[in-house]
Amino acid sequence: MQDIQKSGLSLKDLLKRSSIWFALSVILGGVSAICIVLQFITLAHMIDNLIFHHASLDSQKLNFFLVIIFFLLQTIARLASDLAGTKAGIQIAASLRKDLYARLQLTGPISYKNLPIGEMVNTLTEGIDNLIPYFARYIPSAAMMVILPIFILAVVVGVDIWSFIVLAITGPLIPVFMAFVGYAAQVIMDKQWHQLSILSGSFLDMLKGLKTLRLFGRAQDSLAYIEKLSDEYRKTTLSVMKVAFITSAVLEFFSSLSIAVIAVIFGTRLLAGTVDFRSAFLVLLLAPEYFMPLRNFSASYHARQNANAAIEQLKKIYELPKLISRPAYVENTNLVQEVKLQDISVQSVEGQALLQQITCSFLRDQLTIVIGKSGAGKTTLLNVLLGFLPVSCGTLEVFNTSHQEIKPEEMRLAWVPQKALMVFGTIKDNLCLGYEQASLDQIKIAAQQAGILSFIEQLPQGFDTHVGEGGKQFSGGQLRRFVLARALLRNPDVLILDEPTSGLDQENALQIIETIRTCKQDRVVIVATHNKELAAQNDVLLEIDQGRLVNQSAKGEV
Ligand SMILES: Nc1ncnc2c1ncn2[C@@H]1O[C@H](COP(=O)(O)OP(=O)(O)OP(=O)(O)O)[C@@H](O)[C@H]1O
Repeated sequence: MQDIQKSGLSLKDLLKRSSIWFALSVILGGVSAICIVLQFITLAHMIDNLIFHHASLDSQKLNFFLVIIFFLLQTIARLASDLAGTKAGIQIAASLRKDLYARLQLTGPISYKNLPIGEMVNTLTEGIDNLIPYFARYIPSAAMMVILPIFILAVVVGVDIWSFIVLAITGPLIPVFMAFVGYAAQVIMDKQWHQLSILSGSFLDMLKGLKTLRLFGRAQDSLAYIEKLSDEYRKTTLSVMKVAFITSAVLEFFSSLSIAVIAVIFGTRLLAGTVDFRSAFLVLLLAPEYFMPLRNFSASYHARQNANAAIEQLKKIYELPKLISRPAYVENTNLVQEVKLQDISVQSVEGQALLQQITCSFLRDQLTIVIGKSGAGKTTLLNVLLGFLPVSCGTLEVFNTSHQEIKPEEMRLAWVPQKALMVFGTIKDNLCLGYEQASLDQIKIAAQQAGILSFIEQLPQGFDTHVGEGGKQFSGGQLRRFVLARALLRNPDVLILDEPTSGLDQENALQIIETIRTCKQDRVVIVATHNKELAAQNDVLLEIDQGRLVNQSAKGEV
């Protein structure tokens, strides 16, 4: 397991996101450490004066107040240190989450398709939450583990050399022991994380495929499988807890043993009269405090392991390739004259060739139709044009109407995908997704062109109808027309459509074909289709076979 410090998401970078709260947490921890030691020195002094030097209660008033003040100060400082640490942890987690969402957007829908969805959801939710205790508890307790024991040792060395030796020898045993236990625990925690990812992924798949499972009478089998996964996860969780219990028992044993050894040494020396009460009492008060940060550190050690497991998952998202980011609607775009692909090849993550040496041009005022058998590579080609897929070699060049080269992200693109995406909101919200400022008249024209206006107007709430989750209440054909209207409303320079007529009846398909034929004016229109009537409308016909461009013709015959 790679350490959190060595990963691309370095500890230093993450700490910087909340450096002020961190510094505050460590400083306040240090203040509380000083107050504890001062409190015990004053207490030992006061009790020794009262019992062994027969001092009056009145003469110890100042010491008494000091003890109370140091006690209050150390309690407040410790509380404030915890709060600052937690604040730092939460702040880092929030900024990391924001970063990861931005990263996923930059990556585009194709690259993260290869990451199991259950694992990704886990990473973005529990994975990031697992980092909070690491920053809130582990790091501050690691700092305290250095500050407080050294401070106590410095005080004890001036009081009693034997106690100093016992504390100096037994203290480091605890972190050394934890390192051994931690190594074994990390393996179990990685296993637990892996099982949780499989469990959530399988559960999600089962929910999505429930209709099919029920139809084939396999819902019960699927439930049994989920039950088996849950049971394995439960067992691993119990193992993790077992390790945690054993660890804390051994920790208690070590620290209690060390305190007992010191107590015995002082007891015998007190009886022999070779040590005074004040020193003995002070060392016995300080000994548990000496072990406390070591115990806290060791107890929060599992936070480090959880964080390590999470960071491995986070790295997978960070390592996804970055693609171009597009601006929202821009009023005055460079009008696109030509989109040119030169020797484009694309490989899958596994190294399989998806497209090979594609060279072609897509021109303004022309309808380019891409045909080919199912699985030939048509959608892959459209994904390259959309900037969703990184190319392994070749270039994508875009020229404006003044024949100057412009950046691909400067094209105003619109896309009608095979699977229509509807976002939570009204029909109007969905249509205006690519052009928020659209007027109702513009929306109606786009809906009319996409052949969906009369359907929308018949709905009781018209354009204000809520689409529900993923637009489930609409048919596949209706969704497709919503998405086409959305694309047309954006008034794109380049319009890309993937199977725009699939799922439509003959009448609607013909209307969409007519819309596509007429909307090519002043823009580049590219359509992948199996529909012969639509393909026959081509100005340029491209045929793809097994990832290669096998035929390219003007007004090609289908
Ligand atoms: N991201 C990816 N990783 C691995 N393989 C991929 C990826 N995208 C596409 N493929 C594979 O590339 C091939 C072409 O897929 P593509 O979706 O481009 O076909 P298509 O011509 O659009 O087919 P259809 O007409 O059925 O939609 C398929 O074998 C597909 O499994």
